[in-house]
Amino acid sequence: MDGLKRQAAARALEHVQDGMKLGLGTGSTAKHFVELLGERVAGGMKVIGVPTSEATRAQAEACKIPLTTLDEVDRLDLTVDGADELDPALNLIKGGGGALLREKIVAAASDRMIVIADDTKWVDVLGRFPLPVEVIPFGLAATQRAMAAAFAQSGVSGQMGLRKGKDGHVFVTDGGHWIVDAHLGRIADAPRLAGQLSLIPGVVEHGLFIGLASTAVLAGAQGIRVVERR
Ligand SMILES: O=C(CO)[C@H](O)[C@H](O)COP(=O)(O)O
Repeated sequence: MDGLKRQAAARALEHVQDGMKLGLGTGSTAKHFVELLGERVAGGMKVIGVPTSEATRAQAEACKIPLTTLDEVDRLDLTVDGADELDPALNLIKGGGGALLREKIVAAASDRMIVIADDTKWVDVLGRFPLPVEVIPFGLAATQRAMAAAFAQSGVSGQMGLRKGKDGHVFVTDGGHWIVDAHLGRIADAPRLAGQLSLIPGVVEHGLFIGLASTAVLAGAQGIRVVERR
């Protein structure tokens, strides 16, 4: 599986040109991309990156990729990031690695987003992967009740769980927030649910990326498949 992730990352690298401003994704697939990009930079390619997490920042710095922020640059040319699930409309579930807030800010500030993944992430309908929802710790129960109402209005239901880290403590995002993972099974109308969740005051951001990805690079046993958003 790691080999497939690397193949997808390598294919996405072909879209990177000298002088580009890049969003750098988070997760095990994006990690391959950052590593391969670092090799190009060492070879003389000039790019500048905005990392989507502290983990990616540390990796990019170690690879000597010049970094900037969205305060210093206006738009990015391209973001390359992984995903937990993607559907034929190239809507995504992201946030399995907990970086969904910065990932969405960076993707929204980019002219293009290429999603890189092994082909097990491709689904007909989103929702098998638990939907990460980043929340403010204050008023958690009220926020979860509002989320349950949003689920009902969007025709979905399921268990919610507060994400814990490997140490058993509540997982805290780079932004100091918590994550509720919602096990919904099948999200028939992801754009509708995305809109409903965005209305909840205690929800900082959710892991549904609607209309943000322009291209998917999927690596599988049969080779690489590139899907463009229609
Ligand atoms: O959204 C993400 C992190 O917040 C990741 O892109 C997503 O979890 C996929 O990770 P991986 O490439 O390790 O499977």
